[in-house]
Amino acid sequence: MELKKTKNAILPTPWGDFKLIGFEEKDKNKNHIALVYGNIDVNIPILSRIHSECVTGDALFSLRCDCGFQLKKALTMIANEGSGILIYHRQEGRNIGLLNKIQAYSLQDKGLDTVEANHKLGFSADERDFTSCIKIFNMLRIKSIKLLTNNPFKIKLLKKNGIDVVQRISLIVGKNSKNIRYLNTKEKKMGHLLSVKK
Ligand SMILES: Nc1nc2c(ncn2[C@@H]2O[C@H](COP(=O)(O)OP(=O)(O)OP(=O)(O)O)[C@@H](O)[C@H]2O)c(=O)[nH]1
Ligand SMILES: [Zn+2]
Repeated sequence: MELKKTKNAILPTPWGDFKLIGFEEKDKNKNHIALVYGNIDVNIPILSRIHSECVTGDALFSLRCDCGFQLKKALTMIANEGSGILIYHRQEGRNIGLLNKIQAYSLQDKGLDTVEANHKLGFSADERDFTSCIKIFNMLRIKSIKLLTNNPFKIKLLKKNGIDVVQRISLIVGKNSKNIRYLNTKEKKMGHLLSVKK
């Protein structure tokens, strides 16, 4: 997969000014964004987050998931750290796309859980491919990271692909009555570490 980097631009946020870098997957007509804060010293582990696109949670204030809360918290933590990176990984709905995610939500409204709904639509529970994220780390010469995540699969995958995850930092935030079932399913069926604080 060929990944092309754009020029940098400044993204001012309530937490400070991030450097915005776009990446284009030429063959798939897909793009991703990296938000970089401060000066990255590649000789020390970088506070990092891979955040998968969730238009409903990140932009539309949905309480069905924890994404919007995690996004805010991650940007806050990175700014407080003084440096770090958030990769905004544009694989909406665990890569089934927004319209399929709405279908999956509709099935969940009828009683299926998030995994069963994906299966019913003919998808696996998680269709994401993190190759572009690994390439982004490589292109920015980031080899060693502290990863903000509750998903042990991400750590395994990054390690397998040469990124040294020296620490997992949990990102448990945004639990509410509307997403409790979803979070329980992520824990029970998808192996997310949601009961243990760091
Ligand atoms: N297909 C589908 N995707 C969902 C659903 N709810 C949230 N998502 C997507 O799930 C992705 C986020 O994945 P999560 O499981 O929250 O978290 P993760 O990235 O695996 O792990 P963390 O690093 O801990 O956040 C985003 O792309 C969301 O759009 C759902 O019910 N069905
Ligand atoms: Zn979400």
